[in-house]
Amino acid sequence: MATVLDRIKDYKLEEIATRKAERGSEQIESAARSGPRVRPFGEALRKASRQGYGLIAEVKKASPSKGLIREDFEPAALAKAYEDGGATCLSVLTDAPSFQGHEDYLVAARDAVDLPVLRKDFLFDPWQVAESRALGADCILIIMAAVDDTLAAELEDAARHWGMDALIEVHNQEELERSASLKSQLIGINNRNLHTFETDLDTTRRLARIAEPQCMLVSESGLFTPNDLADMASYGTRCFLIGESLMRQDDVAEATRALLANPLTAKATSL
Ligand SMILES: O=C(O)c1ccccc1NCC(=O)[C@H](O)[C@H](O)COP(=O)(O)O
Repeated sequence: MATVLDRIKDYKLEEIATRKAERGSEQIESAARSGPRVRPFGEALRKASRQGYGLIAEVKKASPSKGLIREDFEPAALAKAYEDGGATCLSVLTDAPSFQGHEDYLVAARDAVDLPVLRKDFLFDPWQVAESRALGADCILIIMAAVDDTLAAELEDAARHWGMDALIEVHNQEELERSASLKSQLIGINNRNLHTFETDLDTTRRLARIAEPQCMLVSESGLFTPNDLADMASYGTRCFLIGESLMRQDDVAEATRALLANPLTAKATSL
């Protein structure tokens, strides 16, 4: 059965072809070389999760599952609110057709803060990795459900070439096992089912048990309360990628602070 990723891949391949025709490899690589200095993404999460929780706070206007999430959408102000609230890193959606994102949002959000930034988009070509670096991204996302092993390795190599980190996203055991062939130990366990869009925290509970102990795990999607975070932390997952629940708050800084209060520190991941 086709998933939302199949539909996204179709339009992304067209988008990539158009962009590459406008800016060839030489041009995009020259822009990447002139990008701002890389901020250490994985290292920031590692440090934060030693002392409490590592939070990747997502600047997310809309989504395929929820439609419009936040009307009053100012990426720079939201980034600042996340930083003030104690977020470790930012994730900024740049995909327009499904998430109403934009590359300018990443640039504006990153310029407003000192936090490392993940470009949250659907990558199918190393050209997009150079494009991400040119925008200022410090980390890219590799979605194992969307790419084969060869492409995953190419995207990761490109990220390493540009000095960036790669967050490897998995939804099930098969994808987690495939991720072991990559070098990155930053593994995002996405709780969202790509067929139904439902989120189930059991996904993190199941996969955290069988992940390689050296991996740093990030539980993604469907996290709303301090209890959710404590629950995930009790399975050794002390980093989180959170969008919707924070984006729906009037006071984003205060909501971020409240979510991160009283971290469960008893069962640390091996880092
Ligand atoms: O958010 C969606 O509806 C979605 C649908 C299909 C593919 C990906 C999708 N989201 C990307 C994400 O991974 C989330 O934005 C991220 O994990 C934060 O999730 P949440 O806290 O539930 O907004």
